[in-house]
Amino acid sequence: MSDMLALTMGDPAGIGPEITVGAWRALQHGGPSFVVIGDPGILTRAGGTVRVIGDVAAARGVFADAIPVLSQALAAPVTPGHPDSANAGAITASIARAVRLAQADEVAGIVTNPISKVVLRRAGFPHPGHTEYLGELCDMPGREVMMLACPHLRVVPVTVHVALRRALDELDAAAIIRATRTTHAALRQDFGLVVPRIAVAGLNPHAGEGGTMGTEERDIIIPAMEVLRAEGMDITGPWPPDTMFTPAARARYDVAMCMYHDQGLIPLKTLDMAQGVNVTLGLPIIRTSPDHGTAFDIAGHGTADPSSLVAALRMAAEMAVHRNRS
Ligand SMILES: NC(=O)C1=CN([C@@H]2O[C@H](COP(=O)(O)OP(=O)(O)OC[C@H]3O[C@@H](n4cnc5c(N)ncnc54)[C@H](O)[C@@H]3O)[C@@H](O)[C@H]2O)C=CC1
Ligand SMILES: NCC(=O)COP(=O)(O)O
Repeated sequence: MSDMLALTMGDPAGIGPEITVGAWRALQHGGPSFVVIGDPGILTRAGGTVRVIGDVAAARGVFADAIPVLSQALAAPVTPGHPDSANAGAITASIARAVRLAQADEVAGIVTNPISKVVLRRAGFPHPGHTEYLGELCDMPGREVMMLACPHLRVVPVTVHVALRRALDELDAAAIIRATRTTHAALRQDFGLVVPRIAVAGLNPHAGEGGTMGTEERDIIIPAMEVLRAEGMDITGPWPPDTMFTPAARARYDVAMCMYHDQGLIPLKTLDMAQGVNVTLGLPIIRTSPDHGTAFDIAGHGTADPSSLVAALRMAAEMAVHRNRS
């Protein structure tokens, strides 16, 4: 089994190229090792020492001296900070190629550089983000689950890349049960937690305050929790969302199931954006990414922090070890 990781190019006009070079400098002597699927010229322009290789097997002998690259040609020239939808095909092809390498066990997992959802959408890409695209590439659309993790917190949004109004309509007991079952299994298989402690957030202020500030806790969340508890899970809540992320509260759980995207991602990114990692759970392959986006506002300035990408590479490697053991 390979321990090499595949790193996708992300949007080449974002900070992906420079954080890739920064991550390689941080890891070239200690690993984990990775092979980039992208345009070699963009990495060279970002200051990287690059070697184009023909297959993953060649990457091992290269990584200490240069960034190994499986070349993926771009359709249009790149100006940092100015994305071009003409490159959407190359960006998504890089993701699909990484997935195929993981499915063939040529790499232990994939790590994705940030993409811009709107840039891809303008080119007709039908998915809201990597998470949903990966579900489709792995032939299990709708079964993927997003988790963000940093050393102090893990959060799983039950509803993900949808408008807040639509998230409220989509939130039902089945969605909570599905996301929690996947999270529970993944924390055991990929993170080595034997009995994951799961905290469930309420939706409304004060978790509904006994039904006086909303009834979703009573009608949706508690019934879902009863099903999950009957399956043997260590599950508590629904907790008032405004106090469940304090240090004392966080010490009592391993993961917070959140009812919508920003309920979980705001506390996580505020606590530790540099070490935050985005993980897709429930897939047959391992996938992580930095928690941040393309950062077009600073692309090419040389100021982008590669820490989150380094953390994502390390987490993917650790997950692969756990998954092999289990
Ligand atoms: N996994 C992915 O592919 C993700 C993609 N995105 C996409 O990224 C695009 C931009 O999203 P934003 O909301 O602006 O978030 P963003 O994370 O790209 O940027 C937010 C702020 O943080 C700064 N920042 C981000 N990463 C940084 C780093 N490594 N070092 C230093 N500063 C950094 C940026 O300069 C900006 O001021 C959107 O199109 C969004 O869809 C956002 C999150 C994840
Ligand atoms: N806010 C998290 C995020 O946008 C992650 O998106 P993706 O990994 O699904 O592309």
